[in-house]
Amino acid sequence: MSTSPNPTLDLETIRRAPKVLLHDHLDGGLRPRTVVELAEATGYSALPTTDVDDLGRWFRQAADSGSLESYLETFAHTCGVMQTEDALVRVAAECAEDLAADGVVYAEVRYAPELFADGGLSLERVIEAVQAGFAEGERRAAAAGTPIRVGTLLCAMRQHARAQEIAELAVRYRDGGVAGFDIAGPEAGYPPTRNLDAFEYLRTNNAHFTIHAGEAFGLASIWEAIQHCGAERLGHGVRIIDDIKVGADGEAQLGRLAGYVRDRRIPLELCPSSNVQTGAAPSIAEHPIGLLTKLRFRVTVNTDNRLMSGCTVSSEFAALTEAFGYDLADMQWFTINAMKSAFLDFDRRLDLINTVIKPGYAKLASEASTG
Ligand SMILES: O=c1[nH]cnc2c1ncn2[C@@H]1O[C@H](CO)[C@@H](O)[C@H]1O
Ligand SMILES: [Zn+2]
Repeated sequence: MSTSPNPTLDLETIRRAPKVLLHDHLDGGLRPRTVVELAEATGYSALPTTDVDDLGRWFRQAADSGSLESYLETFAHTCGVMQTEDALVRVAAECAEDLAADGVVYAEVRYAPELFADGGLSLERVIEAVQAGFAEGERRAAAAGTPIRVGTLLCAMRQHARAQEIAELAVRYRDGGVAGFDIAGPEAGYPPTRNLDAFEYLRTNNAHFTIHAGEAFGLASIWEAIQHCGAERLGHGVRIIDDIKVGADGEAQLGRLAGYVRDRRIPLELCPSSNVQTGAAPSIAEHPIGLLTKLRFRVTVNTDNRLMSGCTVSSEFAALTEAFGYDLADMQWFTINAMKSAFLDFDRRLDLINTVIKPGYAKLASEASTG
């Protein structure tokens, strides 16, 4: 890590820098205005308010709950307005547009198809509507001069028992834009090993998957996700910090699990603001990302839920820059970490690193040095 302060790393520079996003929930990233308009169009009457600004504030405050379970309650309203194909197309298209406008060049956006089937849509129609929306959003972003590529991850909800079915859909649609699989939802009481069959099915089919683990629950869930289930990446994984001891001399000692995660370069999909809201970290400045980055874990920076946290990828980087003094070189490191960890063909990952990410950072660095 470079230690020199970099006064040029303001929000605008961060926004222009190419970024890669691996952990972002489709139903956690709607524009507040879209929630209001879709509620009206679809007859959803349970919103806490229909004033756009108040609603944005409501989501952020309600998610500021200190517990994952209460944080997750806010999704009833976003899922409530996402029960028609038109709504899904619109939300996905706007998601791609918003990420592209924020400087994201590659994203994997996740959602649980089963949560959008309450209005009678089949899971297949849900998936096809979301893919159509992303294709439309990619077209609009390219036309606006901010090209982005978006893959999707299908989540199964831990508290439901549909993981096998969702895993089969992830494999079936893998040539149709679905990049992988995940399990989400409440962590305590729902260990990832409840879904061993689904993970075995995915591995047998050479399919990619990540698992939300080590967010609300500790090391045991990380260990199960990696060693029993075979997760390639960890959704959050922030509690790996519990297996690292820092001595009085400042020297860090890694336990066996932390050592394994670092040695095997298992990507951590860290989401700082979300962790502060659910109580998994006390503040951004005290977030384990500082130490994990110093120790060279495969750290990536993510939003989790842009609506509930009122954040963007750029604002997350700005907060980290302020807390830890990161500069452009550090941002490029996080971005290449994420690109290397994407569920995308190797040649495409390499191409984005060499033709988009590195030249993008080189341009910003040369602008900074020539003033
Ligand atoms: O940080 C998180 N941890 C666990 N589950 C989450 C998190 N954020 C969102 N979801 C859950 O994932 C579902 C599919 O997108 C969301 O509906 C929400 O219930
Ligand atoms: Zn998440």
